[in-house]
Amino acid sequence: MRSWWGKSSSKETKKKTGKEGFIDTIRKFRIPSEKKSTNRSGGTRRGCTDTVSELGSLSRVESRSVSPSRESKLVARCQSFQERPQAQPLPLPGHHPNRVARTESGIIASRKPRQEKGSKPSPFTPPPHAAYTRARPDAADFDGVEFASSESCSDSDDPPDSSQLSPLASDYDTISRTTAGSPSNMIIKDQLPVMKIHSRDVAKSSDHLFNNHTSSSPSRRKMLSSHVPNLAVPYNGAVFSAPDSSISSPSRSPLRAFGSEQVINSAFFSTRPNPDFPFLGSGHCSSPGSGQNSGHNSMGGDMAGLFWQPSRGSPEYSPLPSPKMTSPGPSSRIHSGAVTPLHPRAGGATIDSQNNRPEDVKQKSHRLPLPPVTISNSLPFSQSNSAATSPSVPRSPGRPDNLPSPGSRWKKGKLLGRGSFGHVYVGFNSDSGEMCAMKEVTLFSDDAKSKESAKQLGQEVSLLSRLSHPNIVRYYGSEMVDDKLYIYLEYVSGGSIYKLLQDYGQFGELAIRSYTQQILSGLAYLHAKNTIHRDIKGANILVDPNGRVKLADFGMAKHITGQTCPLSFKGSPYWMAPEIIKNSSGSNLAVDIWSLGCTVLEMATTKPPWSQYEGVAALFKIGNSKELPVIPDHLSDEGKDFVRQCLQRNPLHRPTAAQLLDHSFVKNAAPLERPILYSEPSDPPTNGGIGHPRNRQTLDSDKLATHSFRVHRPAFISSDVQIPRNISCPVSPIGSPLLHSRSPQHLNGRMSPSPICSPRTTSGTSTPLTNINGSKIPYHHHVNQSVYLHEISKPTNISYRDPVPDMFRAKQSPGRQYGGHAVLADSVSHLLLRDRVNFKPSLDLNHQL
Ligand SMILES: Nc1ncnc2c1ncn2[C@@H]1O[C@H](COP(=O)(O)OP(=O)(O)OP(=O)(O)O)[C@@H](O)[C@H]1O
Repeated sequence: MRSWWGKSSSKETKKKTGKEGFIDTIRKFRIPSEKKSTNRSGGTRRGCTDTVSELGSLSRVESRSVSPSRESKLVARCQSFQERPQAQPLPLPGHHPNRVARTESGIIASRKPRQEKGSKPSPFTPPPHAAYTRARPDAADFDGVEFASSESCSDSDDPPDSSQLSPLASDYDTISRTTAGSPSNMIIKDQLPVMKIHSRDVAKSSDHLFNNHTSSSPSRRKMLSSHVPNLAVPYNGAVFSAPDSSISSPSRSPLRAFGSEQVINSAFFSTRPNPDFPFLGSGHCSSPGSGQNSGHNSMGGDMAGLFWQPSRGSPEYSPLPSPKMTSPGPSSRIHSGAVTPLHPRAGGATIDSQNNRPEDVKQKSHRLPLPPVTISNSLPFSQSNSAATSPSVPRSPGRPDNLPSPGSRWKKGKLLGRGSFGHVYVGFNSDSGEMCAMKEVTLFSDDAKSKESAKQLGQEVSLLSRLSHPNIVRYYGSEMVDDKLYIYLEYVSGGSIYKLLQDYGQFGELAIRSYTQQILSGLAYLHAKNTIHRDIKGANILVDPNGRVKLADFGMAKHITGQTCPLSFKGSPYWMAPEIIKNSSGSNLAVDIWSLGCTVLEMATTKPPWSQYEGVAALFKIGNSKELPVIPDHLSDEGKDFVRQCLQRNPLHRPTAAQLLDHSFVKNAAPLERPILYSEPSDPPTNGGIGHPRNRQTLDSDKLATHSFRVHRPAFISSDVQIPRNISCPVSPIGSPLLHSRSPQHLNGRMSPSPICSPRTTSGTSTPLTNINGSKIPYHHHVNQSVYLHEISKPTNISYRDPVPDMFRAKQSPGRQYGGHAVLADSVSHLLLRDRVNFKPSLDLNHQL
């Protein structure tokens, strides 16, 4: 490891620039004059009672100083977890791996390679190799690959297509700059990986991230700057981290180390690398991704994520450490910015360090664009501010003492998950009673990964702060406290789609339709802003208890100014578009559409396509073969067609997100939200329930979000039902008691008690929708409100406003937004009247049937 690690010396100039840049960044942090708490020094670790921490620590400890042979053993051991029954705490019902969609078009042929029209036959055939047949692939393990090639579309010579550009593009100039030249950009071409490091961009990004910092403590600055960043410059496609270095990330799991050397050398490059298959470097996954509820398939190994883990139980449900948790999680998105929350100096004491923080340590908030929260800059950290003293903050047995986000009113609650960058906790404000999700990232000046993470987080924050859409997780604000960055996000309590799939199995088609429609809405909005998400997959899509879907994890997102610039090798392999793997240019936005198609299959089967292959083999399949993945039979024809549309190998043939919103698969999607307004079925609210306190509360909480949910609701096929939008129901894809009680069809006895069951569900537990005569209601007979839906699904024409916690809102624009029930009622009335008008024609379904 020293070989590539030491090569950084040849890039002294850049390194220096990077160091200075990063130090500049750190200078902008508000840094206490006191020395850092000593308990952040190496060796300190969380208590072993913290299940998640312990699990993470196990992984980290093992990964810290492993020799290549050791790595191999560790890898093998980790892989074996997949085969251990206890590693799969939850069943995965209804998977049909062998089901093949056989359609008239013949587009999908089970396991039968199909050559795409006009495409050249692939010269590459994945060679037989032990790596291909050894273990079951875990998609997540190589999820999140970021094998960056030439990065910035902004720098592309390709002239931007003005027709595709958003007028908002200028808003993203900064973002473009910050994303230009990832420090971890690595290119492995022609078997000779080359890594490009643009250290200045780290500083630039960091500066951008914290460009509003006002002061810093000289003493702290000195302390931080005294640690010269030892810029790691992997040369041979090695993991962009220092496995054996003292500054290597302790959070790296064995598979991280396994990443480039084991996979690239033995599994990939030991075979004949196809020149047409420019396997671009190894990103690095820093996160073991084994965090609880990460469910995000993030794992920590560079190329470690080469194995699809069919079921990684949520640790939330398992207080006992699972052996699997010591292995890289399914998300090892190999990206450039993995940061470890557990620096060697921290020794995993990211929380401990806060315990002994001097009370007079001041925190500094770092105002970022559009932070809806004003974080106190003067509040010293004190025990009184600690969540440990607050009974309102839930404690979990496996969690160390609740600790607040110092300096803010948010108190750190339970661990939600762990990603590449750090940990995500529930944040609770005991004053307002509101919650958020706190992403806690530890940054160290002497850690190359910290620089990278600063860049990526800056990118994520920059992007998120400019986005406002009901299907995109909202950004509230951020602050830097000592070496910890806290990013406050909308709390989406339902977890990710990945987690739901792991916990409950495949979704019914109605849920898939609704989720897909919402994902598309978010994507259409994003793409209208010339922003690519680049990591669309179940693990990065959160679901709230009302069934509302939120795109999350914008660490890979990128604003582009051109349409056909070179594509970075970023993403999660199983969801990765072929043009990325083949390093061909294409319509950048179309990569998200491909990933969406994969996500639809993931929702339908619990696994992404090609998960039957090991990671590298899957990459070959995706990149070089002409095969399309198997589409399960139980998906409707509309669903199959939708997937085929998304998975067209030629990106130019893929419809845009906006176009796909008109696809019948989602156009008639049933919203999962259900009314909670009905107390009596015979007494439908004539005014949309405005006067009902509960209505007001519900609608207020939704902020009348002009969300893009399709209003088509097959469960509401009744002419006497007036149903406002934005009503909640449980997220369960299969009917729940709440749904039953809220379903007007159930109440009036006309419909199935399970309004969101899928007629095509394979579980056999759902009841097809029926009309009053008991006949099944076909999809195309469901309420069609396309006119209205068109109107509300145009993301660019709508000023989206998702709920923002009141405290944020009050700080942001007192008395303006959402002010007063009168305004609220007016808005609601308007919306509901409009709804009713638009509902009217389609509510006559009884006449149609
Ligand atoms: N806003 C949120 N609300 C609820 N849970 C969240 C939220 N954001 C993240 N989480 C949880 O935390 C986990 C890790 O978050 P996230 O994936 O954003 O971190 P990350 O460091 O960006 O990870 P990676 O980049 O490796 O995917 C998620 O899998 C999810 O379970």
